[in-house]
Amino acid sequence: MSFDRKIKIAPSILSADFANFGAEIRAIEAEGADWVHVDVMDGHFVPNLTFGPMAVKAFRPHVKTVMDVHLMIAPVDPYIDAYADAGADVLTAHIEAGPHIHRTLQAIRGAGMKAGVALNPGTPAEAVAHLLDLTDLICVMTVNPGFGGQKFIDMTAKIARLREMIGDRPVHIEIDGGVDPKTAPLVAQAGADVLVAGSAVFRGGSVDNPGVYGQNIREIRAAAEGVWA
Ligand SMILES: O=C(CO)[C@@H](O)[C@H](O)COP(=O)(O)O
Repeated sequence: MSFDRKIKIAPSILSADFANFGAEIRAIEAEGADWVHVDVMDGHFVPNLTFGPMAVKAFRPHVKTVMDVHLMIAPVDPYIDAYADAGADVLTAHIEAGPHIHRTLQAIRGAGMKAGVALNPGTPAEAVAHLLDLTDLICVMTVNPGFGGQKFIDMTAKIARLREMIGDRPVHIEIDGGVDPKTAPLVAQAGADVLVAGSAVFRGGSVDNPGVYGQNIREIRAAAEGVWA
């Protein structure tokens, strides 16, 4: 997985057909997804439950791009090896999941994955000041985590501050929650390069009508890239 700061669209399969993950993943990749975003929720750290490492391992053969696994679970450390074994390329833990995020990020890298740290809307950019050399990705939540389809919360000042703090380090800024063609330019302008989008990608399409996914992905990408035009 090489590093670049081009805009990457990462559809969240939380908005896919849960009876048809393999076909959904193949469809979004064929339609232009750069990464595949997998939301793991435990019904404890967040008030919703999705899938665990066995399901993520079953997704792996279908993902030809980058499998970006976002853990909304606490604790994280007992499960790091299971997600490495499941084939995650990027594994992101929440700073709020505690208790020792520094150790968690070291363990994720130690298990051979890229390490991500996620920040809830209420957590300031400065919380990652001492983690910048241990992380490959900072995920800025623009909704309170747990559900797809929520309204975007403006975190552009936090994104800009993080971009400044990151400097020349090869660290992605990922945005998660309420990303669509209207909000994508705001976060791209502020310095984000990975845009997670669930409802805005899957809305209106299906594996039988995947062209809609392609159209939705192209609209988000064009809106984000438009800020540099
Ligand atoms: O992690 C989460 C929610 O907790 C996200 O990945 C959402 O799944 C994004 O969904 P949309 O806001 O794009 O519908």
